[in-house]
Amino acid sequence: MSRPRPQSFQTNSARACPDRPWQNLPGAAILSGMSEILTVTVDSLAHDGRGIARVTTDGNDGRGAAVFVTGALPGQIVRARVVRRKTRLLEADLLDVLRPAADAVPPLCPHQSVCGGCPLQIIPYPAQLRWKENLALEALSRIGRLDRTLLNSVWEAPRPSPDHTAFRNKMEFAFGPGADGGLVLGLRRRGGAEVVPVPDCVLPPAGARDILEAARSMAETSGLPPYVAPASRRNAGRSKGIDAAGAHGFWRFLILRHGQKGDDPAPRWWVLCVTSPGGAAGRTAARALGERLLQRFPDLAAFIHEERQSPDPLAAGERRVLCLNERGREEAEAALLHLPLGSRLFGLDAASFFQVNTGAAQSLARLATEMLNAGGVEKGSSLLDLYCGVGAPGQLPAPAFERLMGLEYDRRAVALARRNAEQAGLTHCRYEAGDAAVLLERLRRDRSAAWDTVLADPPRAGLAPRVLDSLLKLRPRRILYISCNPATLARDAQALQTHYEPARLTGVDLFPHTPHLECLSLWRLRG
Ligand SMILES: C[S@@+](CC[C@H](N)C(=O)[O-])C[C@H]1O[C@@H](n2cnc3c(N)ncnc32)[C@H](O)[C@@H]1O
Repeated sequence: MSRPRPQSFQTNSARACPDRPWQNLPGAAILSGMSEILTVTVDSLAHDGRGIARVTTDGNDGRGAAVFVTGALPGQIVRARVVRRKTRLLEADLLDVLRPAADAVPPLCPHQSVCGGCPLQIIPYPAQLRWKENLALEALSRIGRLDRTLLNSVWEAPRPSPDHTAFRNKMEFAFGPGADGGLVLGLRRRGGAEVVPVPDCVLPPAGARDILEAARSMAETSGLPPYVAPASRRNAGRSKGIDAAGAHGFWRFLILRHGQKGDDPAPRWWVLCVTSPGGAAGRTAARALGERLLQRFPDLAAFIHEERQSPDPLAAGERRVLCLNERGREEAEAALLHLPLGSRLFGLDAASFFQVNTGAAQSLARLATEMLNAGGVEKGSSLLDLYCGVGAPGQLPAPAFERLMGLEYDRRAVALARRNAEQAGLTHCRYEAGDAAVLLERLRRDRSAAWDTVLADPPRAGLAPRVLDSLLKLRPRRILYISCNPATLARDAQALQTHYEPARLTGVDLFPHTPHLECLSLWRLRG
């Protein structure tokens, strides 16, 4: 028989702080209905960065319910409006902070209260890291069903990010409609889809601000509208160029990458502009933007224009239409930048994946190499690098292996992985372009080559079910699974445990001020 749904809730502020004045604020006691205002003490953090508070029911249930409050953080007492009610769970938006957390620190960024980019910024950095560690451990034990004692015996404290500001070599800014009918270029508002300007964002290196402001005002003079996603179109009525039928709009993203041109150590910028397909007028406007930016900023190495038809909010083009070099001439090769990893420089395309935190990526690469090379690699060993990108970090431990095969979807990245291997003299590394599931299944059926070690570094969604299935059939002796999402790592860990046991587990903080933690897990075949 299903339990009766709790009809009303009592906030925990009344229980936790009996001598505090805020317990008497309206909404602090008995609550019901959808537009409730709660006063709650936030006591933990959700994997998506929301604060979690507990409220007790005043009915028979007595076990209480969790309230997920967007914009709130552990240790705060907040007023929040309930926006969604689910079974034993409420979702709420922060209205105001009545009492800050005792250990709160001033934000590094002036946009912290509005921008969705860095929700943890007012938590001291060591405490941020502890929260993230807890979230990863909880996912591995709850979703991954890893025994707590075993988990504690293999878990190592996460490595901190060496830098807390100006650490990102890539920023994805979105265009949106401004209140005055113009263009905004910035990041998404906390808990919403609206784009807010963030000129003093502390994540990119110095110089981003000027490029952003120039790009915004130059794009605005085109008269073309910003792209507005279907769900938020009804809120964009005031923006010029968005017609009643909900035309998609043109300007979508401006992606800044910061790296080196070849081995010249002077840092340069690459601008990748993603728009909707806009016909001849759109292409002319995007080219004009590129030419003007390149004239204005001598440290800009290239401007790339790509078009995206799909309404998915992914900051990536589907079709490249233009690549201008620093002199404003068309040159496809100008999209190539270099970033350091280990003692190497890796070449990548302005649109290719590469770890965004340059300093912390070094810790990640060092750990991955150490885990793969631990105890000496047996002669004749082979390394399968799944989701290999441009060959990083797989090429760093590669010299210890007799063969390496990298599989990657992005054809441009595969061409660059080959080139990176060639430039490092790694003649035993091969790369194939395509879906990892299809290519891995083919490799598994090919009995002429055995693979004893696998490095898997999938996107946030984790290993595709077919990849996991093939891996379990392939049965390599060791699997190093690198993951940017502890929840999907935990899901896959549960399946891996049928044949593997964890040997080492840890994290590297690639994303300070966010709840995300990059995890490394080394698995050994049982028996
Ligand atoms: C987290 S990144 C890791 C890349 C690389 N190992 C690195 O650290 O730079 C995941 C990579 O998987 C690739 N990818 C995504 N889906 C894929 C698929 N179905 N098959 C093969 N590669 C895929 C992406 O293009 C991306 O390069």
